[in-house]
Amino acid sequence: MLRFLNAGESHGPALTAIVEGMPAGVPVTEEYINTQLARRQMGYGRGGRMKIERDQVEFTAGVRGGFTLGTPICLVIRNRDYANWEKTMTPSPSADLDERVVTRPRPGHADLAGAIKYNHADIRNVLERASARETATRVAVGALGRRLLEMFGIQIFGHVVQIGSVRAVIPPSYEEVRRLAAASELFCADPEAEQAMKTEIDASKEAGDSLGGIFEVVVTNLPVGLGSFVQWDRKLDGRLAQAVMSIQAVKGVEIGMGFRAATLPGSQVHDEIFYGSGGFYRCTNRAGGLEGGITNGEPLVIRAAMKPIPTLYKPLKSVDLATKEPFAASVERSDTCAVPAAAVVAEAAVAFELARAMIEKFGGDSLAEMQRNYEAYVAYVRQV
Ligand SMILES: Cc1cc2nc3c(=O)[nH]c(=O)nc-3n(C[C@H](O)[C@H](O)[C@H](O)COP(=O)(O)O)c2cc1C
Ligand SMILES: C=C(O[C@@H]1CC(C(=O)O)=C[C@@H](OP(=O)(O)O)[C@H]1O)C(=O)O
Repeated sequence: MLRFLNAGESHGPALTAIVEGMPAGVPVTEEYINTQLARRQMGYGRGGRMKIERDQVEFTAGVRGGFTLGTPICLVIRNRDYANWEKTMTPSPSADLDERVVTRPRPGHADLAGAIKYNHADIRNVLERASARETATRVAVGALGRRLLEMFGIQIFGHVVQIGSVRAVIPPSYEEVRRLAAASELFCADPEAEQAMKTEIDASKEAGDSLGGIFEVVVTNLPVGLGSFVQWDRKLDGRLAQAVMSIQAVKGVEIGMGFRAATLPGSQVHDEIFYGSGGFYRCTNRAGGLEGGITNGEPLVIRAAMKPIPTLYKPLKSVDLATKEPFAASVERSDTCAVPAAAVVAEAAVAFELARAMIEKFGGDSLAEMQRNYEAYVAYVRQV
């Protein structure tokens, strides 16, 4: 089974991930992963931290000569900002609570609930790990999944649909969406909306506020039959929703038509089935490529809502953990909007989950074995 764990504090020395269950023989380089890491660092509206970091991965196990070995893969990404935080991150064990200790919980972050749960007097012990800095490793791990999917012609891309009140008009062809989003600073396929989004981000920053939005991930060329209806935890829609919902600040996930399906009659929601020389086909994809927790051969379409960033320059009311006095928070730095970055993280999360589903379906300790199984299955599907 493909799985991963990651570790690392936002301002610690490094982030680490261990991936197990990747077949042997998948061609992958650090450069390939670095391209994805760089995409996560792009986007308009991010704060000072992204000017410091230049995320680069280092393989310390599991990859040799440009190919996976079938053994656990260890990935390391160093935090450049650690140099500025070393003192804060390595306090003397005997130190009393001093001014470097964080006691002011931010509404909307893990600060208060995390400090209570883990019995921490210093909120830094919570925020370091709750931070979305961790998503750098998720993108690295997801890039391994993406590479495996590429070996089967499966393509994955994300794009920003909405930021704050500005909604993009999305072109009908996925190829066009992909092309326009790739050329956009905000990964948005509507150049006019992109301008308005930037203006809204600027205004939000000016006002000391923050913005959320909606992004979409699309996956094309998936085979029919990934996931299963037979058990709740094997349903691919549920697994993908968990993967995307676990991204910091994501508050809603939809597949295909999503919430809108609840407002329409069945005749306007379900995708009718046809049969031609190429086999079974649909003329619509309102289901977003999944029926009964199984891929149905149509493009997978998954959308998520991200709430606005919790750390605000405009102070929100909160209460000091130590003194119980109310205060209005002051902030040194924060992102104003991170929806484009979250879209890249979601691509990675979806890629990893789909790579898991592919390995489950086609098995194999090596890519060659997996490809043989895949070809045999595709031949079977063709003659159904
Ligand atoms: C790419 C990305 C960047 C983020 N940047 C910030 C940030 O600069 N400041 C902040 O307070 N929250 C930021 N967040 C959101 C918090 O990490 C998130 O709201 C927090 O961990 C609480 O989790 P929850 O919102 O899922 O409840 C970011 C999230 C993502 C995905
Ligand atoms: C470091 C990243 O995102 C961080 C996520 C984050 C948060 O609270 O989630 C807070 C900010 O960190 P800092 O407090 O160091 O400025 C973001 O920059 C990253 O995406 O690599």
